[in-house]
Amino acid sequence: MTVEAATAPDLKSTARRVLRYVLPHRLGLFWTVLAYIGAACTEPLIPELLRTVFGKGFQASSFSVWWVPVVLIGLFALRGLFGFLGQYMLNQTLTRSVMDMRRSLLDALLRADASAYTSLQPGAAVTKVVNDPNQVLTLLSGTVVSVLRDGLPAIAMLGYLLYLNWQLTLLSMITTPAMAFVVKRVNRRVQQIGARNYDAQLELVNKVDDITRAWRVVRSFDAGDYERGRFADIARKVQRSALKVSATNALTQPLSQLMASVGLSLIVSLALLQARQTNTGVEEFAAFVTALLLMTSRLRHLSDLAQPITNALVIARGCFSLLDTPAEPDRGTQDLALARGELSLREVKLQYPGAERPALDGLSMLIKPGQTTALVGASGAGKSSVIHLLLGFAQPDSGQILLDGHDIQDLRRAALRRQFAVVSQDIVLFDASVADNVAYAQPRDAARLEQALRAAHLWDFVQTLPQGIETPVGANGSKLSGGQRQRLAIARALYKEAPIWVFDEATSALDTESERAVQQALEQWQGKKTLILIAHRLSTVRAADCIHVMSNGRLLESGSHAELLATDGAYAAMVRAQHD
Ligand SMILES: Nc1ncnc2c1ncn2[C@@H]1O[C@H](COP(=O)(O)OP(=O)(O)OP(=O)(O)O)[C@@H](O)[C@H]1O
Repeated sequence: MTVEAATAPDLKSTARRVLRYVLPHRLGLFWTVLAYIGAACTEPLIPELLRTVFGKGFQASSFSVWWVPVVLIGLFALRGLFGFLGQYMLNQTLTRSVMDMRRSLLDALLRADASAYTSLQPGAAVTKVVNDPNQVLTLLSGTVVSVLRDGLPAIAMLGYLLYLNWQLTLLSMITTPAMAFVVKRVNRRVQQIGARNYDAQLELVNKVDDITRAWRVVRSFDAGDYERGRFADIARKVQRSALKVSATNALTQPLSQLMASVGLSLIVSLALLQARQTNTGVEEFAAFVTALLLMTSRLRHLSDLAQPITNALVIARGCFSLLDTPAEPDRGTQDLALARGELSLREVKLQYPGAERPALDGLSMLIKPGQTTALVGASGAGKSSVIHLLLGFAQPDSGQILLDGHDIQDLRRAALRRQFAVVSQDIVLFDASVADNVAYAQPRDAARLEQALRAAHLWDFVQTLPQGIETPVGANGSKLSGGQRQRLAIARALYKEAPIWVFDEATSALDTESERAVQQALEQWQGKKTLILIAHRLSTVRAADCIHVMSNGRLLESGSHAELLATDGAYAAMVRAQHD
């Protein structure tokens, strides 16, 4: 199958999808069309005015000369008013459609399966949700305006031409099929290059996204020139495809104009011949040629519309690909109010797609409710993978995970995740105030906020900030130190009323004093919360009720610090290694 053959129906279905967002606002479209019909109706009145002026205007006894400017200005004012109303209504309709489209794209993003985030760059997501819908509908609105502004008057003018001289009018259509052929050929090419252009543009967005996120790395490696070079390579690709698109388009205009001129000159000559033979008045000829010229200029604008439509659909197809991202499966049906927090993994196997060996290889372990359980082991042992599975971000290939005796597969995702408050290795903060970050997506409670911030050993620091808890923390907490960001994430987890807390390397950036303060503060919840600690610094997990030692996705040994030291196994070796 050729590329053209593959893309044509594809674009049709894309067009249908775009329409689905516009149709709910069809009332606005109806008023738009009506306004433009009003404007179009004024169009044939111009040659008609000319006909009257040529026909009767030269006789002194006919109408007053002053009527001409009055009627002419009146006509243009009326046309302007209708045009304004049409444009206004159309913009209102399209702004609403853009918002609807953005809403469903954001919805798709919020529902997307975890695997989607491994390939989707934040910049591309922003482009698809924020910019693309706007661009699609702006391009299409330009087209709709042209169709209404040029198409309707062209139809009106066609009717008038048929009324004046139907034989000649029909003859004037002979170049239309040739024009349609040119437009179709050009359109196919625009489709192909347009798709390449869209992908190249996304690449450019992703590059900027990378440079912005990693700006410190870029500077510290003095990689400005390197990044400029890589950016320029992609920019050149974009430029090349953009140039190809515009060159293809630039070719349409002269070609269709040439064809139009052939038709036009033929018709004018024929009209002149006919006028001589039949001795028709100059006014008829003037009206016919004026109307024909006006119609041709309108039609010429219409032939330029194929490109924006194709471009819009190519972009829409790109942003709909986000809509088609598979949603996270949620097959669970059971709800769970507040769990006790007992977690049991039975022979769990997990192999990530494309990975050579399983991350978890028949892992079994028990995490008792109300206790502090630590997961330790070398990097890559599978500790974070356990947490991903517990939260349902990945599904085990085999084995079972139970929460308070319920298979977590049977629990609704929301019900499962409600039970956990997680501080992960990579801290993510929102570009909002301290308070909004702590009470994220939950009702604000001043007393709970203070308790969480105090427990995270952050309260005193927050008091020194210019706006206290209302101080913005910057993009991803960029105005805070590494330790402060970590403590803010801890406060957020503590604020959430979840029975299970997971701290994955949550205190790695804290100084010993802050870490001890956080640990002491956590003691007030002892027995009430199930705490899962992941830490490389073994001093952090000494006090845990149970320490699970993992290696290569399996459980090596379990017990308290003292028990494991007494066993003198892998844990004891790790402790010795850290003391050396
Ligand atoms: N999304 C992924 N795709 C493929 N492989 C992955 C993915 N995430 C983790 N892995 C692999 O799974 C294994 C276990 O990773 P995991 O993050 O669970 O280890 P960890 O014990 O938490 O390590 P660390 O202490 O360094 O955080 C590693 O070999 C890792 O390379």
